[in-house]
Amino acid sequence: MALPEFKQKLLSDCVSADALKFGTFTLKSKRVSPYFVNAGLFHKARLVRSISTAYAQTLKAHGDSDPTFQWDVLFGPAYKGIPLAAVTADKLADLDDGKFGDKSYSFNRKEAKDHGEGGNIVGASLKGQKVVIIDDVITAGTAIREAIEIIKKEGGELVGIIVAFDRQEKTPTPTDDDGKPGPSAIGQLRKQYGIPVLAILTLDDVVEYLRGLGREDDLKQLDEYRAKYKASD
Ligand SMILES: O=P(O)(O)OC[C@H]1O[C@H](OP(=O)(O)OP(=O)(O)O)[C@H](O)[C@@H]1O
Ligand SMILES: O=C(O)c1cc(=O)[nH]c(=O)[nH]1
Repeated sequence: MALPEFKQKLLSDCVSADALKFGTFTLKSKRVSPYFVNAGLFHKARLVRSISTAYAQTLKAHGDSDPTFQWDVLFGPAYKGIPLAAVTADKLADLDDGKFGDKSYSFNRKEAKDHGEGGNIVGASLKGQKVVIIDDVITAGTAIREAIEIIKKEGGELVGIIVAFDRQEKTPTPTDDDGKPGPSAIGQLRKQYGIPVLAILTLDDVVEYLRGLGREDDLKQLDEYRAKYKASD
């Protein structure tokens, strides 16, 4: 099935910016991957615009399809979540100021500040607020679970998660290269919290994109990786 044009464009922009790269990469979980999404390279203004538009439209579309999905604050975990939260809030207000103009964003400091205003949260307070986490990628779910703990500690209510990329792979464990599919971190989060976990792009999209370009070598590496670490959900 051909990819929708916006996904094709986003993928080709990410590849041109090296924000989606093929090679050999060690992940935070220590798993070795033949590709890597580096949101730190989403820095060119044009790419920032297309990424923030994609996040904003994905969030808006979910709210349009499920009116019970109500939220107050976009929370971007440090570091890479921070600019994503800010630019997506801006883009949402552009899309529909009436609906999103009073939404807020906030983020955590990785180290607590003990002078001036102090504290760990910058931006909107999370207390009593319905919070959506915005981040780049979930693999093992460690970073997201840390963010969930922060939200709980600050008195917020987690109502959703949005990421740029769903790697569609099983949660890393010490014996995870047995070739048997297992639950993904995203699937486990959906089940545990009963919340939507939205993703703009998935590994399936990347495979489709590479197929369109006839990049057989990269496809072979991705197939081997998937055979080892495929998610069951
Ligand atoms: O699901 P996980 O296995 O936790 O891995 C994915 C997370 O790891 C990376 O961030 P990192 O924690 O390195 O922080 P950074 O944003 O400061 O780069 C990445 O940006 C994801 O947020
Ligand atoms: O699992 C990770 O650490 C990870 C994967 C990925 O594709 N991009 C990233 O920034 N981190």
